Amino acid sequence: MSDTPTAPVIVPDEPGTFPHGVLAERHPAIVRQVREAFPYEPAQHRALDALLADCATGTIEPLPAGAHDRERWRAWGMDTYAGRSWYDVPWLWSESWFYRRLLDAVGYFGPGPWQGDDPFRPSKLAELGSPATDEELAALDDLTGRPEDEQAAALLHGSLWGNRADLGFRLSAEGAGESAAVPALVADDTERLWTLLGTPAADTLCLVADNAGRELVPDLLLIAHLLAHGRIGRAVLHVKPYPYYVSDATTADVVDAVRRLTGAEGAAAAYGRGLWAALSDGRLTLRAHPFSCSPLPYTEMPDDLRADFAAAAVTVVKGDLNYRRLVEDRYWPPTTPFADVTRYFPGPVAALRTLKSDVITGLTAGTEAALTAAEEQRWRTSGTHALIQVRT
Ligand SMILES: O=P(O)(O)OC[C@@]1(O)O[C@H](CO)[C@@H](O)[C@@H]1O
Repeated sequence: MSDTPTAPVIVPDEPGTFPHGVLAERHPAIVRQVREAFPYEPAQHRALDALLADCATGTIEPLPAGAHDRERWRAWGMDTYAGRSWYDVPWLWSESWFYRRLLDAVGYFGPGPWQGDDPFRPSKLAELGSPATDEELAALDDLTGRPEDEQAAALLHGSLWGNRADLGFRLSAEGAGESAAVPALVADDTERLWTLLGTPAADTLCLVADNAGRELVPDLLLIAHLLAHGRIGRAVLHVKPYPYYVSDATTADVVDAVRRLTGAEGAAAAYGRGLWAALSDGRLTLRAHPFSCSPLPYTEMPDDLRADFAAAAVTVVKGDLNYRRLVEDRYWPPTTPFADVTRYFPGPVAALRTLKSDVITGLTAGTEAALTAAEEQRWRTSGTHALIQVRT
């Protein structure tokens, strides 16, 4: 990665830690939520029961010989971790494994009548149809009269704070409050990002999406704005090839979000039409690379994905999970330079993320001290702080 000394990989083995809680509490809650959202059949309930048992005490059992993605998972470390407890392998690996297993349990990978049926779709659609989304879209009417740079700044912040809208996080973060003692933004390289997205057109923006619904909508609005105002020539939106981390955006979610915009009133509909046109004429393209659901950090990305990112003026990486994958999921000292841990990345890269897990880099010593004095270590996971970090 660089000359930066490395740090321990996060493993969910210690009760009382955030990663352990995700496996022991959040995953069973997700299974319950999915079960309640669908009239699943007996075989699916049995498979979900088996998954719940695995969540508690299970070991990693290799995918069966016929599994469509068995070779892929072998390349991603399945043989290395087979026979080990879910709690004794890298947290990132264990979580991705959980979502792979959950989709299997509900028949997502088929063959059969439930093939391709997203178990998280009801909650994603509820969010897209919520009054909160209506309000956010109505606010666009006031924005359109403002100077372009103000619009761009507002849409960037909409995209950043949209990352709080993570449905898995909401299952376990009730009651997280704002803290006035330290700034909401713990690192802010906004100006450097605008330099990369400036005029004349910066050609290609890659945006690695995170959540659907109330995060994806502002991501799309930002893309629409940058295209419409010539700040970029084209955009490549990376989504997940299958449902993942509860609310992560897939192609179907992009379509739902664009339809939501075109079906809205006022300025929102104009953004929607702009996106529809950009998809139709190739200025906005979608990518659903298998690696986007892999249990590995971006340091291990395959060559074709590397080439995509290398061709972009900047790659904007959204959200907490993508941040973990970008800087590797390690207990870095918080003042470890962001530029050092992302040096391997094949082009300029920006992270837009609200803080929802322990991993953090690029803080000043003063910011870290202020955060810890005000909140002990809660600032790492509460979702009340955010960052914009750029490596050019
Ligand atoms: O990537 P996102 O949506 O911002 O956050 C995903 C998340 O909720 O899931 C992980 C725990 O499962 C954490 O990294 C993070 O809190």
